[in-house]
Amino acid sequence: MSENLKISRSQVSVVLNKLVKENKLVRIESKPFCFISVEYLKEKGIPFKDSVYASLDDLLSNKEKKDFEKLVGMNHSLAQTVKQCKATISYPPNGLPMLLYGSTGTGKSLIAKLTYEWARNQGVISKNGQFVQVNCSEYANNPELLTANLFGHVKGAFTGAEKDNEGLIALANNGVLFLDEVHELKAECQEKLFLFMDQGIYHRVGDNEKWYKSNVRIVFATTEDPGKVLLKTLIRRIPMTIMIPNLEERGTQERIELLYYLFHQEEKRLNCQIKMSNKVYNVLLQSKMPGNIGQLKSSVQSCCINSLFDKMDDELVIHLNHLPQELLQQVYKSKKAVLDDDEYIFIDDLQSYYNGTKEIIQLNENLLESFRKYRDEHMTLSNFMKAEKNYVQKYFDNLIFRKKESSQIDYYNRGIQHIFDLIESRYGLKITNNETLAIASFLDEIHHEYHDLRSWFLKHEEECDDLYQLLQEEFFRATKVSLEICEYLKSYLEMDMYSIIVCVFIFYVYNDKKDSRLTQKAAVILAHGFSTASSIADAANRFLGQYIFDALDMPLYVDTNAMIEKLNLYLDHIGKVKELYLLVDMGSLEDIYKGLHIENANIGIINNVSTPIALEIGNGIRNHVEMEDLFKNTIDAFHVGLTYHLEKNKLKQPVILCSCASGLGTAQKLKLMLEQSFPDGINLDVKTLNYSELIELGKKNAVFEEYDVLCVLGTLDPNIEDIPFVGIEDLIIEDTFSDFNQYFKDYMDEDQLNQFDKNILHNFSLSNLMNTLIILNPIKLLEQVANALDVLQKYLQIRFSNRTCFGLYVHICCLIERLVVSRMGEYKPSENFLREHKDFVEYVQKAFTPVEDFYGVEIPTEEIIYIFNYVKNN
Ligand SMILES: Nc1ncnc2c1ncn2[C@@H]1O[C@H](COP(=O)(O)OP(=O)(O)OP(=O)(O)O)[C@@H](O)[C@H]1O
Repeated sequence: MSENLKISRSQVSVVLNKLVKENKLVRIESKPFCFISVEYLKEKGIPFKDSVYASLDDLLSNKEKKDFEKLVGMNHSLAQTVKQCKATISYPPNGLPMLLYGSTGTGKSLIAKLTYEWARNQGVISKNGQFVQVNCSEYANNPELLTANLFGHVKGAFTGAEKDNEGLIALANNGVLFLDEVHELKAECQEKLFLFMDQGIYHRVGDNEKWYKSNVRIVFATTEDPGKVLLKTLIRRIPMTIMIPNLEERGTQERIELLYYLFHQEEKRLNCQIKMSNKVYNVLLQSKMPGNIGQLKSSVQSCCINSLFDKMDDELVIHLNHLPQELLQQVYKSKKAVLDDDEYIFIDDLQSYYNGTKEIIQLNENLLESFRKYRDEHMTLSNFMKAEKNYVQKYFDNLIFRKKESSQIDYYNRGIQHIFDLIESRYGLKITNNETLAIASFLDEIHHEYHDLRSWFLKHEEECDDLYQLLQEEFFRATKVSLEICEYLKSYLEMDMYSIIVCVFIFYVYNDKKDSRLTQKAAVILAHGFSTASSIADAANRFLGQYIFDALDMPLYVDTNAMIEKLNLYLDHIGKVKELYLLVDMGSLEDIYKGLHIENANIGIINNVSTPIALEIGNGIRNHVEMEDLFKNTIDAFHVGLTYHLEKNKLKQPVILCSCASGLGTAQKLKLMLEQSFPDGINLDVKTLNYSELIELGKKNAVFEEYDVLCVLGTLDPNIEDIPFVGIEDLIIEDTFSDFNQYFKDYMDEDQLNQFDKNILHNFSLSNLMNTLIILNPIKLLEQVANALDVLQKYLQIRFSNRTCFGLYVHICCLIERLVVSRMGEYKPSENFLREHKDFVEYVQKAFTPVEDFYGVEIPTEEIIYIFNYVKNN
């Protein structure tokens, strides 16, 4: 609507809500809000009482919120509380006594009242049963009066008892008696209460003859630790103690919902719309409130009262100066800037804040979304991992950024410090203090959003499990570490670790750089004894500061076959590796090797493993020492009793695959050009493949079985899973050339890569010229032009990009041939250009003099202008 009217959303909101106040519209608060004209409802004969309804269904059934529906948090932080209250009050036959225990202002009285309303609405207690509330602290100095008020008294029982009084217990017959601040109940009164709780009978004060009966359900409440302040005999009679959480523990979203609820009450009461400055909103949202919801409520009311004096029209605008003193003081103490801002939040808009998808759910949604793309083959594994890692990293960064202060987070933080110390010593995985804080906040989010998280998980369980399965298969190490973290967290925090949470940790722990190196190499220690292998691996990983070794502990008396079986199981788990280092304590190395199910990998096995040997090998792995050298060095260093067995023949040879949609001929030319471009001493294999075959059979083509295909080079991307594609044009564009370069990093050093780059450019230009030049020898001409351009670059003191070089090579070579053939030279020199770019013209002429002399031509000024423009766009 705001778009159509070309006015802001908040202006529209003001007008619509004004019409609601004037009883011209009814507001439906489902998302998005909608407004229905009162006239229309009347015309259609739809009955309605209120001006605001939670949903259309509520309007049509004319439904008001009843009992627990009025409790903010009933489906979240208070879900368990509500469940316990319902079960206790309705426990057959007459309910059970219950004790609500929580700090001041947490909502104990409200919950007691709503429990009563619920029981009445459900028919658990009869319609005539009343809710009778007694605050015991009001009688702290006069316990006799409390006893008399509770149990009733007869006329003349004490001074001032001018007539009989039946007492509150009688009044609460068939209903609920709520005894607030029960720790103030004095011993004499308690005795009488015990008898009543046990047998349902009592005497009125002043009459010890007559017994009275009443059928009452009792709800107690206290702010003090029941174990410390209540008599054991009383505690024994209360089978259910229900903890009510502090405001701090209810999560941000619920606090926003409370703010909406409390302000909305004031809007109704004052019959006007309320908005508050962003600063006020933040103070109300973040300030410490020892008085909990009670304090939040009184703060909201104070704000409204204070701002009433400044009210100009139908709107109440709340600024920092309207806040109650104690909150303002917190703002000043925090030493942050306290200027108010002019961004406002309308109370109605708060709903979208707490109704919006919670961040942790959004994160999970994003993770599954990318997983689906990967599963439906719209994404490669590495891009999928990048995307997932990015989501998780952003989420955690955000948690650190929004760092909340809460005792719960402190508690988690302290606990997990210890867990991550353990993880560091086992896997060499370093987690910084900031990161543990983010993880603590993450656990806090899980705790607060537990109910939503749980229902989300149950809805997506199968997909989450599939995602987990994939990660377990592809990223064995990250999974192993994450599983261990989750195991510790589970036993420490008694939290359910759903598979999606394990996945979040896997993405968090997964380090593409470290893991890609590690996934290429696996190192495992296998030894007999309860934890011999684990101890050696732990010690070596710790000293090396990196997770290098896995460990397989074997029972003392098992033979080589059992060892092999366990190893194969492990190998199935770790997925593809290019090098496997096996450190064993005993057994025939030949036999072990023969039994292994592993293909396409170099395998090295060494015996008599000990911590120093593991350190030596681990250090070599870390520093990329070649496998054979590493084993030789280790034997040299340790001499005694060490032997090794090496199998190198199973490694696939690397190859570059040329395949062009334009035909095999182009692919063959490409192959030749590539081979000619390799610097001296580099003999990488280049193969060609028919494009249609490549598309049709994909990964099933024999070439993938036989070779390790580094990339496909061609004209059109055949989209082969996990195999990168490089387009021909990328070879001559400097930016993308570096992408191509990366596939050769393991085979060429930096100088060779630079040479390769130059050769590619030269050979591509040449191949283009071969097809274009008719008379001149392209090889010779290109060499001369390339030299001239080198000289020109020196004169100009700039370096041309590959693309500029390529363009100029081709253009100038063709120009020279044109000049040679036509020998026209009829160009008109441009005087202006000659004047303004005297230097440039001179440089070109000087650089190209050898070429001009050789072919007997003169490059015309117009062409120099062309070169000038070309270089200008370099
Ligand atoms: N979950 C909630 N949703 C809506 N309003 C709430 C909620 N919890 C508390 N309130 C409101 O906050 C105020 C304080 O709550 P209440 O008096 O029930 O707390 P209490 O724990 O009984 O406090 P005290 O121990 O000081 O008596 C009340 O006005 C109550 O209506």
